[in-house]
Amino acid sequence: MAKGGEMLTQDTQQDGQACQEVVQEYRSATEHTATIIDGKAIARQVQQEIAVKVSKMKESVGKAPGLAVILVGTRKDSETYVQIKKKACEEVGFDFFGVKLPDNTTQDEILKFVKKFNDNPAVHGTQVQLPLPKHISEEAILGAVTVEKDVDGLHPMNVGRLAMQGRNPMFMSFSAKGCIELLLRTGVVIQGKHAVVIGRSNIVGTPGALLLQQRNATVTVVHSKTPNPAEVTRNADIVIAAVGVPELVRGSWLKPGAVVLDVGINPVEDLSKKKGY
Ligand SMILES: NC(=O)C1=CN([C@@H]2O[C@H](COP(=O)(O)OP(=O)(O)OC[C@H]3O[C@@H](n4cnc5c(N)ncnc54)[C@H](OP(=O)(O)O)[C@@H]3O)[C@@H](O)[C@H]2O)C=CC1
Ligand SMILES: Nc1nc(=O)c2c([nH]1)NC[C@@H]1CN(c3ccc(C(=O)N[C@@H](CCC(=O)O)C(=O)O)cc3)C=[N+]21
Repeated sequence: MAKGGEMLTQDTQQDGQACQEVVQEYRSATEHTATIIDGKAIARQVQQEIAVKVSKMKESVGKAPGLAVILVGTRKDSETYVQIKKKACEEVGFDFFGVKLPDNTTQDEILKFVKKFNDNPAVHGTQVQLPLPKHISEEAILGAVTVEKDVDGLHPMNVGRLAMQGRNPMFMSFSAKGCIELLLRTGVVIQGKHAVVIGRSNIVGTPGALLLQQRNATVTVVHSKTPNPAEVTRNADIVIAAVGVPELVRGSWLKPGAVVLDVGINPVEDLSKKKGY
């Protein structure tokens, strides 16, 4: 984590660890104590809890939850993420339905698969892997996933419910929910704290900010047009960095004692690593 006396956050994902690290008790650029939270261990714990529930469900109703994932195109990172989801499903006992379509698939063709999964009672959640090829309307595709199967929480109805007081969404972004879970399972108090979320995407930043607000944090969202991101972030007790820019958040951006979650997955060249990044 610490390089040349500075704590970095956006590069903590270079090994591809999702929402993996929390750093606490940062004291100064030269002298500091940081507690790193083992996100992978927490993820394993959550998976074990889900596996127990799934096995009980199979015993009682003879069915398991089913996840469908639609992948369009050949992006390496997207293929990796779909593989990770497939493996995770196997590990917890979910049924997995994967569809892989070529880059030049038409929007109507993708919609047919979305509808097929909407109508399939063995599928309880459908994800359309993003980004989609340029000729496809993301809005049209995401809006076609029935709200009851919108496991990514990207349907406007679920986003709207998340944003409104007292309206429970059926699903919400798992990346944003994962951040809250990491904070809760680490014993971090959210209520009354000042949280800064860097990034405002539909998938992480915006739902992350809404969830922190729901848990009574005072939330500031920093984005690419924020003129003084370092100054704003320095006021934060909790920082969630969800930006596609490596090494954006520097040690000097952080208040001593701040809790930092890094959601970004941004490869940074490192020839000492086996993968080269
Ligand atoms: N671990 C996980 O589960 C997930 C990880 N990710 C990773 O998280 C990162 C962000 O992904 P995603 O949210 O989809 O990305 P987007 O590109 O959709 O959004 C990035 C956000 O960061 C903001 N931003 C960009 N540059 C700066 C800057 N210099 N200063 C402040 N804010 C900036 C953008 O601002 P503006 O709105 O003004 O353009 C935007 O809101 C990526 O590395 C991605 O790979 C993504 C999804 C899930
Ligand atoms: N419809 C849709 N929903 C998404 O949620 C979505 C998406 N599209 N498109 C892309 C982003 C990115 N994202 C990741 C989630 C987990 C890991 C993850 O678990 N990564 C592994 C390692 C990955 C690697 O080896 O590179 C880990 O942290 O252990 C990565 C990336 C979800 N996204």
